Amino acid sequence: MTTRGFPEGFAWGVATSAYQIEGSTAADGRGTSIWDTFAHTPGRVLNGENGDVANDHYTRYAEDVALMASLGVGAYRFSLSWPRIMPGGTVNQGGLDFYRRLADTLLEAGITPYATLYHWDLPQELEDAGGWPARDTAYRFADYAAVVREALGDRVKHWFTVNEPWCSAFLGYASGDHAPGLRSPELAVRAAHHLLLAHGLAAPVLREGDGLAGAAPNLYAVSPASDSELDLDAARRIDGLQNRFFLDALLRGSYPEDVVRDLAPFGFEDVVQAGDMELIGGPIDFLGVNYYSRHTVSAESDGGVVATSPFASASPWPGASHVSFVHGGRPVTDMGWEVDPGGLHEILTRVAKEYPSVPLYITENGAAYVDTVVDGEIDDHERLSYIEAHLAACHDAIADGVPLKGYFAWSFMDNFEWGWGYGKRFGLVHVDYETQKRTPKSSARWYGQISRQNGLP
Ligand SMILES: OC[C@@H]1[C@@H](O)[C@H](O)[C@@H](O)c2nc(CNc3ccccc3)cn21
Repeated sequence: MTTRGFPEGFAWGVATSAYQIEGSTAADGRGTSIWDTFAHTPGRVLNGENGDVANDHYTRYAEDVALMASLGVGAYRFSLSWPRIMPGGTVNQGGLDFYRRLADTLLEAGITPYATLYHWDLPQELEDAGGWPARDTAYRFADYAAVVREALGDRVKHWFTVNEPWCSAFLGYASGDHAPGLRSPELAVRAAHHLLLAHGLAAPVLREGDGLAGAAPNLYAVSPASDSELDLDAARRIDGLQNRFFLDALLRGSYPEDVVRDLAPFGFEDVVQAGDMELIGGPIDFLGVNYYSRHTVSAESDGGVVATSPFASASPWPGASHVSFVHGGRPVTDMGWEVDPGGLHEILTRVAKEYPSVPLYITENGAAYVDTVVDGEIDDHERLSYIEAHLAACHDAIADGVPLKGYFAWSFMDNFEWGWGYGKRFGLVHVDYETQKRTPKSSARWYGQISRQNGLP
């Protein structure tokens, strides 16, 4: 029974990424990624865990697609492993064949594939040549996009260029909590621009013919801890670095002046070349929004810092010193992230109101909670409630005029949670890593029903 229906054709999906689920990191010609290197470096991932096996999805993909279909979801957002497709810069048909098989299996099951080209697993040889701080990497990404479009464009029509450029740039090159684990704000600001340039170069390639493309930034609602001038400015700086830097570039083709000013001490102005912003702000068919929580920001420098990994180290916020993240008094997930569905409504209506009109997808939303298996069942009522509340926020946003076209729950199944390893579980489906047994949690069955009825009770 649906009392809160969603628009006809709304895409109900689940999401994953290559390094987090595939395993088989040396199979069929796959090359090394920066996450293979990072995860095998002692002290980088909790308990020394890595993605060598992960969910063994590379061999179990047909079983996983069948499970997706049995649940009733209609769309699947996954990522392509660049080092599987172009190891050492050469096209690897063995890697492409896997994604051809995956896409064919999805289509046969009535599930629409949405492919992300970059979800953090840069080929190691490109990192060795300078990584995202090096402008050339953006051009190598455009070459990769042309290979992918040629090989998979007959099967995949919906593309996301880059997942969360903020994370790749600032966690990878400023805080060092993510691969490649560097701690240089100067490198981070260069990486941020080149990840967006990569998007700008690749999007026209992916949009050729009947291709549809966008990017998938992670956006947060941001509030000052108080109405003091210092807290208001701290919130401005974090909102600028986290949200406006990416939204302005992608949707207006320019960077916000205040953020450019804040980043000037790190050499940011030297990075942007003539023509870059026209490419970055070029036409897209939709924008993905990854939303999880709200930041409540204080100017005091001794407040709590949002833990981006168990080894949170240097700040991922160049230009935002003396800023702390404080809890706003809301319930938190197992990641310590505040549960705030109102923040999702806030972000969606803000993007719809303040930026040129573009269709939106929630490309990631979900929650980690500690799951308990009782007689083979997992009653993950907290995760179900989190998703229900955020879907209600989506429904309200649509009623307020937001052109929201779909929602992808993060994640289809438990997986490798980056610096946290396998201990943080976001899946609608439980994975026993000893046996690789998949068990739908109560949230999976509930979400599949919502998908089939295209609405909330
Ligand atoms: O952490 C859950 C997921 C993660 O598994 C996805 O691969 C990634 O796209 C993703 N992004 C966020 C939001 N941003 C974030 C902040 C700090 C650390 C990691 C991610 C959450 N998630």
